Amino acid sequence: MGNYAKAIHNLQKQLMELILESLGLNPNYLQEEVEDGSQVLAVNCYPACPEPELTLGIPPHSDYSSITILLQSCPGLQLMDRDKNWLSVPAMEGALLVQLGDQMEVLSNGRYKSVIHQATVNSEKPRFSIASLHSLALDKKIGPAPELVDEEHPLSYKEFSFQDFLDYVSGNDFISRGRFIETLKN
Ligand SMILES: O=C(O)CCC(=O)C(=O)O
Ligand SMILES: [Fe+2]
Repeated sequence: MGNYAKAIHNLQKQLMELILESLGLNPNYLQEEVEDGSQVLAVNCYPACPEPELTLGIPPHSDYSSITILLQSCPGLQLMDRDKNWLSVPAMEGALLVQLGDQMEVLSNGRYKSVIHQATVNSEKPRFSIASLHSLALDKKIGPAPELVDEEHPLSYKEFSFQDFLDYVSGNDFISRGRFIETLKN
């Protein structure tokens, strides 16, 4: 698992450079913060369920991360499209899925959206997934890149840190309060 975490960390550095470049930013934007940022590896196990249509493995959410790199053992991950339909992501052996999270939506001033996703369960076999969530350091605040704010694209989000997100979800009623990113919109 240690080698996997390291390899994925290197991959996320390269992906972040490409994503930043695609936004017209310097690929080295926030380089140190990306290199020394936080990596949370979530290993999810969803037991087989006799009545899978009655439940979900993980309810709909978006990740707080900049990017999440995910490996799934069998189908189950679903993404919400613009029309709010759920799309199932096929499982391909060894394939890594890259999802953008809340930090990227904020950094890009809304050019890129944090993907809403959920995990279903099935009646045949347990499902495993490994989600590697990459974000800046715990206390590092991130706001829209100044280069991406202009008259046509006004500042659309308040800055936040990973710690701010943790404070938000530590309340018991956070599910009823909705997605954290909604609280950041101007
Ligand atoms: O199991 C999955 O496919 C999704 C896991 C997930 O969304 C998460 O750990 O944040
Ligand atoms: Fe997730």
